[in-house]
Amino acid sequence: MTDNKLRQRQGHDQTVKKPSANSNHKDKEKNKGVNKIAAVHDELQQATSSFTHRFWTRTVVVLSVMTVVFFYSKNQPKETKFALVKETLPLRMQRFKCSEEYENEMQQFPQCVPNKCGRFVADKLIEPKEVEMLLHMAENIIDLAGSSGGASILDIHSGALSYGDKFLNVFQMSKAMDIIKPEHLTTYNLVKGKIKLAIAEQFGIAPEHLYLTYPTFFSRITNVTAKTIHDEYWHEHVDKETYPSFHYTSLLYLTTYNNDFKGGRFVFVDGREENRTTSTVEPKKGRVSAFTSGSENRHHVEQVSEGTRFAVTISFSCDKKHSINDPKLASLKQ
Ligand SMILES: O=C(O)CCC(=O)C(=O)O
Ligand SMILES: [Fe+2]
Repeated sequence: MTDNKLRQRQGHDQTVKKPSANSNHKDKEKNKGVNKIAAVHDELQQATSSFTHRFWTRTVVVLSVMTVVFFYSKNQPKETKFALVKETLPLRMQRFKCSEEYENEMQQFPQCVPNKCGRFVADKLIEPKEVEMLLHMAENIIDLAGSSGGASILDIHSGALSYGDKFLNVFQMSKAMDIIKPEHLTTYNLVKGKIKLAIAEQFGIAPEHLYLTYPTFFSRITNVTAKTIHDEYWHEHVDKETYPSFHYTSLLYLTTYNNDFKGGRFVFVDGREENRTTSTVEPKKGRVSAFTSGSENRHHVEQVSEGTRFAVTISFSCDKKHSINDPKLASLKQ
């Protein structure tokens, strides 16, 4: 018998050999060990699968939140603040390219049409006592009449004063004529003059080529529901589209956002659709905001939710044929 065959025989003999008590105990121990390993293995497998489950659940939740935030922020207009109430700005100016609608007029009014457009805010141009004088006059006169909706105007050039859903002629109201004093008009003309000079300086044009134009008016805005289209001041618009004679628009604020009224901020809208961004001016007593009137300065006013907002819109044209005269007490007392 070869060695190999002999070993096979011996091996076979071993397997058929009856187990002794000692080897039985050893087997039990071995089985226990195997069972323990299997239990640890099971535990490990369970832990791994619950870790994997948690990992994927969290990943899905995080990704969903990120997707929602991404699309939400993508659809939200980016909002910047051009002038806050808490700021006192001697001058904040932003210049940019003009829109195309000026091109024809460039030839017609070369000394006045802007070649660089923009917007600025100036908080120190008008004196507080000048603001108080104009506010006092506007409040008292508009109180005599006023729109039945939320927006009333007083134009002391044409005489138009909102009344219900129509307009009255302020020149024919003796009570209004008693309110307007020479110093009101002196202040009004002085204020307009300062604003005109600031516009001329900032846009690099000679002031004598700039003409006050229609409509130039006081406005009073409250949260009363609009009754006619004249009360709907909040629509996004381009001043030059509403009034083609406009080249420069300015606003003098007579009351302060969050102090005298809530809502009512002025909002420039830059870019369209997904590129839309906004730049907000918070009205503040004595603050002048001025800008070129084309589509480079599309804007709207937020709806006033509380209180009363007073402002003066002062408009300028490069075209002399659209100029209006300063109001004079003599003409008012017709
Ligand atoms: O009152 C304002 O702030 C702006 C009003 C306006 O957009 C306008 O008169 O064209
Ligand atoms: Fe406007």
